[in-house]
Amino acid sequence: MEKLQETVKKIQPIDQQAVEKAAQRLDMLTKPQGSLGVLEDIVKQLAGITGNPIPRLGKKCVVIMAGDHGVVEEGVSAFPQEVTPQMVMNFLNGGAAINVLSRHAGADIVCCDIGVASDVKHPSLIIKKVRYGTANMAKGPAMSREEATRAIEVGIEVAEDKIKGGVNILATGEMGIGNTTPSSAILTVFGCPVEKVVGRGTGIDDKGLALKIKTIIKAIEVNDPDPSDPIDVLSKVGGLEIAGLAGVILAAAAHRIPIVIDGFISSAAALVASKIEPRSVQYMIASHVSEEPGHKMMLEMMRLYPMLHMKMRLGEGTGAALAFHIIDAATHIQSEMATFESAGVSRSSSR
Ligand SMILES: O=C(O)c1ccc[n+]([C@@H]2O[C@H](COP(=O)([O-])O)[C@@H](O)[C@H]2O)c1
Ligand SMILES: Cc1cc2nc[nH]c2cc1C
Repeated sequence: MEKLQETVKKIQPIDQQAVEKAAQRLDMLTKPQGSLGVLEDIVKQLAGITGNPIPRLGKKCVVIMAGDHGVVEEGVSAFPQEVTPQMVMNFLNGGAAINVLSRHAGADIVCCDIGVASDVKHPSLIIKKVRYGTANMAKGPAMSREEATRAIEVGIEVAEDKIKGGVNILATGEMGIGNTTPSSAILTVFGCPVEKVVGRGTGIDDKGLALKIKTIIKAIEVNDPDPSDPIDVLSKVGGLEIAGLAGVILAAAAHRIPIVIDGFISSAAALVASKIEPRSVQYMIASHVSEEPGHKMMLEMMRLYPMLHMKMRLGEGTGAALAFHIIDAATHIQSEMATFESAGVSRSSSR
């Protein structure tokens, strides 16, 4: 709990003076003012986060948190639980979509077992298991308050380790069969109607979708989570990897590092982080909008605007890895474009 409190206390608003300086420079570059749209927004946000009006990206890293979910016994996923450890091995062996997209973006990956229901062994795996999967939230709390807090702190530790190693932009990624169910439950508790929130995840059929909605309603009834207490919500209807990612996000904000938020599950973690400390949102960059119907509402709740519409619904950090290219491009605009003065281009009409 101490580590979490310390981290939250460190989160300050972004530097508005640096935002202003970045905006002034953007307006001097050879383009009509504001014409690079979101690229300009990204430059200003990065300037505010880093305090540098001409921000540059250095080392990038995707943190993948992996955990399992007791609620899968209700039949809420199209895939069996064994896929979680199998995909973790795939990440570690370099063959998953996130490996390909991270390599292409020049980003590192770390994978942390924060709650896989079985033991996974690999020299590159960070093992910080809080428990072997959550309990079935349709029958009682997914985990205890202490476990949820510990899982957030695991995320903080993993992120801080990477930051100490020189990483200066982080992205969230996750793996956990069943995790669209707790993510949907979290969004429902924070105020969105359940039938608008719940989607097909890995691809359940109509019968599965109806069962998933019923299971989420039951989990909320059984646990009665308190929406004014984000850790209560996380422990009762959340997940270990979701808690871990909330910790990664809070740590990034505390260390003034931009954090790229991937899809639906990562955004559920971001929503929890935003409820723990609203200032953390200033450090978040939303990569894409997922096919999960609740994702758009989730991002709107945080006033985050996804830059990519790619019909993606994979998770792992794949959308965030793609977004790295655009964020990189934005920084090059600010550092490499000529100004009206240096290029001898007329600024405005003489009329
Ligand atoms: O990030 C997303 O937007 C997303 C949307 C749907 C599914 N997923 C991935 O699929 C798994 C969860 O789906 P499910 O159907 O088992 O709840 C989990 O491993 C996620 O990484 C991810
Ligand atoms: C194969 C597979 C890969 C995934 N990656 C993230 N979630 C996933 C779910 C499945 C089923």
